Amino acid sequence: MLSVQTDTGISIFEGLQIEELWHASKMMGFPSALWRLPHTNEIKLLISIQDGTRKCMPELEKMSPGFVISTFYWENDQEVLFLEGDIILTFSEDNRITRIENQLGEEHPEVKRLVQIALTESSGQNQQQVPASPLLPLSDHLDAKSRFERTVELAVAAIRQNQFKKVVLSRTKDLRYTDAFQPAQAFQRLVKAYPHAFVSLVNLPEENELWLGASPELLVEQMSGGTFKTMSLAGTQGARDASGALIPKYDIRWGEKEIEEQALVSRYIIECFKKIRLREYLETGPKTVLAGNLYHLRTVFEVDTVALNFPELASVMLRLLHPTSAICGVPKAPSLQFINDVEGYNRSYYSGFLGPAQVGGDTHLFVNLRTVRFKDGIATFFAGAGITEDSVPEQEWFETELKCDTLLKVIGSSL
Ligand SMILES: C=C(O[C@@H]1C=C(C(=O)O)C=C[C@H]1O)C(=O)O
Repeated sequence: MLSVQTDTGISIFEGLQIEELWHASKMMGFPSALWRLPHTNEIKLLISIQDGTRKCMPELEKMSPGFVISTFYWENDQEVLFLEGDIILTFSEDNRITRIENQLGEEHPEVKRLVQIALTESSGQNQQQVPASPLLPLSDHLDAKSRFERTVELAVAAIRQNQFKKVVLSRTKDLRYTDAFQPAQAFQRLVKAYPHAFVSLVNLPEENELWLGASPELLVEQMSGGTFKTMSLAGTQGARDASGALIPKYDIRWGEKEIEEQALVSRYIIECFKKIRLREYLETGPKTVLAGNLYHLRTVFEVDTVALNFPELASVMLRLLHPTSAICGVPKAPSLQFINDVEGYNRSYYSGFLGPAQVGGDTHLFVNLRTVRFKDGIATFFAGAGITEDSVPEQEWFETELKCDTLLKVIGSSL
């Protein structure tokens, strides 16, 4: 167990909890990020005190510790948003601080004020009760359904005319939330519900937005020991039967459509490796994996960047991979153009990428899926589905409903 003592004795952060610090940081207008990596039980809270959100080129191996977030539309020569890791706190599962990385020192006036506000929170002065409220979709459900199904029909027609092979179409679902909604508590609930996911909550004060998500899809990972990883994740089935019981993994059978859809993503990743003449990678899968209330097909690709003397592989692959055919389409250019033409809304950070860079020497960027944006009293859920020649519009709609449910089922009652 790591000590939380500083050179001068017990840290001023001692005894504070995630919710109190999150709320204090939000009140002070500091960009911040909370996350929990898949299959781990540590939660990290990063607070960016000095510069607000900056922009930088994602040269991952050269960056200082921080948190990266990018929109779906990202040209390779563009900068992405970066939250500098002025303070990075590690919490155990039971909400105790186990590690403090503070670049500014405990005497820094902003750090002291942050802690002061968090202490006020902890004494219960600002605690609010979360009332149960009915969930009322803001947009007309039937209208949204027929609009989405129409875009799927258009995509199937375009695929039959050989404009492209696959396109991922998405849509949004808006709900109201009240001031009593506690995002850090919702984050904690997702952490408990989805041990396999990358659970994150990001506060972007300049945009007046919060993004909460539980992503199943790794885009690039670079560990300090040299291992690089990426994955192809596609093909979707509900994981529960009519009575709500989890269907065992070994009972799951995949159709031709899903197998082909996922194989297209794997092939796309291999094409990216080929572009840089990288032949030494380990490919594992496809395997059936659980992601919340869904099953997907997943293949993992691993590279030993030390053996290949290729320390910048993650940055190179990020540029080549994004947007992958798991969230855009095949071939990339015409499917991206199609999304632009027919989707009819701005994806913003949905299906972009996000995650810690160089925190403890490791970088983990995930595709921003199973995500919700909180802004001006409206919670916007985002979900998409891969469309191929064999797609049935109504089934694709239900797939997006199931994907929205990943978050709604866990946090819906507290909105
Ligand atoms: C587009 C989403 O998910 C992606 C699309 C999938 C599919 O089409 O089957 C499966 C997993 C993800 O790669 C989403 O969750 O919004």
